[in-house]
Amino acid sequence: MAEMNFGGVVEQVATRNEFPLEKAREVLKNETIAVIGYGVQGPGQALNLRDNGFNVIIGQRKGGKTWEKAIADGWVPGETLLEIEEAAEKGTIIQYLLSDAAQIEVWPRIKPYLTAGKALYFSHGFGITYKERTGIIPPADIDVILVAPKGSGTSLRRMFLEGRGLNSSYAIFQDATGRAKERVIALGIGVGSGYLFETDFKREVYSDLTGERGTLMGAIQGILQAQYEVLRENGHSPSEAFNETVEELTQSLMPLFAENGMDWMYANCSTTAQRGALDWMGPFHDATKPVFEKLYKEVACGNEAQRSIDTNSKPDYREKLEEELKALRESEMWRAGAVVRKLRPENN
Ligand SMILES: NC(=O)C1=CN([C@@H]2O[C@H](COP(=O)(O)OP(=O)(O)OC[C@H]3O[C@@H](n4cnc5c(N)ncnc54)[C@H](O)[C@@H]3O)[C@@H](O)[C@H]2O)C=CC1
Ligand SMILES: CC(=O)[C@](C)(O)C(=O)O
Ligand SMILES: [Mg+2]
Ligand SMILES: [Mg+2]
Repeated sequence: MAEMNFGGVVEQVATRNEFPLEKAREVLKNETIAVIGYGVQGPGQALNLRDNGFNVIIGQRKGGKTWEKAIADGWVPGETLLEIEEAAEKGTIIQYLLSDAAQIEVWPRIKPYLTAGKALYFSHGFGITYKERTGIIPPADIDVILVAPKGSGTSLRRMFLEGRGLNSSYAIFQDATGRAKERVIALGIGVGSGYLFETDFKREVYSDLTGERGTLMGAIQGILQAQYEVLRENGHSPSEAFNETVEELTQSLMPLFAENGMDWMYANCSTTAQRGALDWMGPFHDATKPVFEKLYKEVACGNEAQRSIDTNSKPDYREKLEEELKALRESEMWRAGAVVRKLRPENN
């Protein structure tokens, strides 16, 4: 563990320096890692583990698109690609990477295979933290651990292939074997994490649900849409509104503050822009903070989890989601965006 000072607060971080890949392989050399679910995190984590030399099998319901995708990725039916129950039986570590709603439904079929000494691994604190709602209550004689990559499974795989790592949180809910810590860090390194930040299941899920509903996904669309609409209502063309709202942000300014912080991005803009940004960040902060406060409360009381469980357990949830994504895709802002994206040199 390395001690690192984050803006004045000292935290413990696991790194590949004290826990290199060879050590992770040694720790897990007698384990069979069963990755249950092959949606977004499943492929990212399973392929990285396999390329890193671990013993991995996939548990996925037969038929359908994801089963075919697993075959295309080189998993062999009957050998490394199995039905969910069969994989859970063979695995000594069960990586439970079904969607959070599906984890609830499949739980009774997984539980019988969680025999003494095995490890149950999550990439989200959801199932355990909201156990009154999910019914996911693991037996006492297994390890229950978490590695939550802080990004999409798609990025986890891409960054691994680029020789980089995505940062992850890790947590231990239950240590029955005395090996939970070395198991969780070894798995975190194995799935392609760059650095591993210690947390617990509750803090992971509260921060994750807040982040994705907030600045990472919900708030960003809301605020971009609001500015786009105001520009359009005042006679600006779609291309002008899109360029000034989204394209410049993602192509020019976001990479600058990703690289070196907000002050540095500001310093690379005009003094006119800096004056305006410094004056207007306060009003935007004050207008949105109450929304974030309300959001956090909804997460902490379980309402957000319940909404997600209720909607995502419906048989037609995929079709309904697709309709809502289609509405976003077909909004004027994102239709304008599709045309603007085509103009990038890599796309024409
Ligand atoms: N999507 C992501 O990149 C991230 C996901 N997570 C967490 O990782 C876990 C997995 O999430 P995703 O990869 O997004 O899952 P997903 O929504 O892509 O679904 C994963 C798998 O669940 C299977 N599935 C769905 N319903 C089923 C059912 N009723 N019976 C059997 N199988 C079923 C699907 O076939 C698919 O293979 C979740 O806990 C999620 O919160 C954490 C970080 C990022
Ligand atoms: C990609 C990620 O970490 C999210 C946004 O929390 C999720 O997909 O649940
Ligand atoms: Mg997340
Ligand atoms: Mg999430």
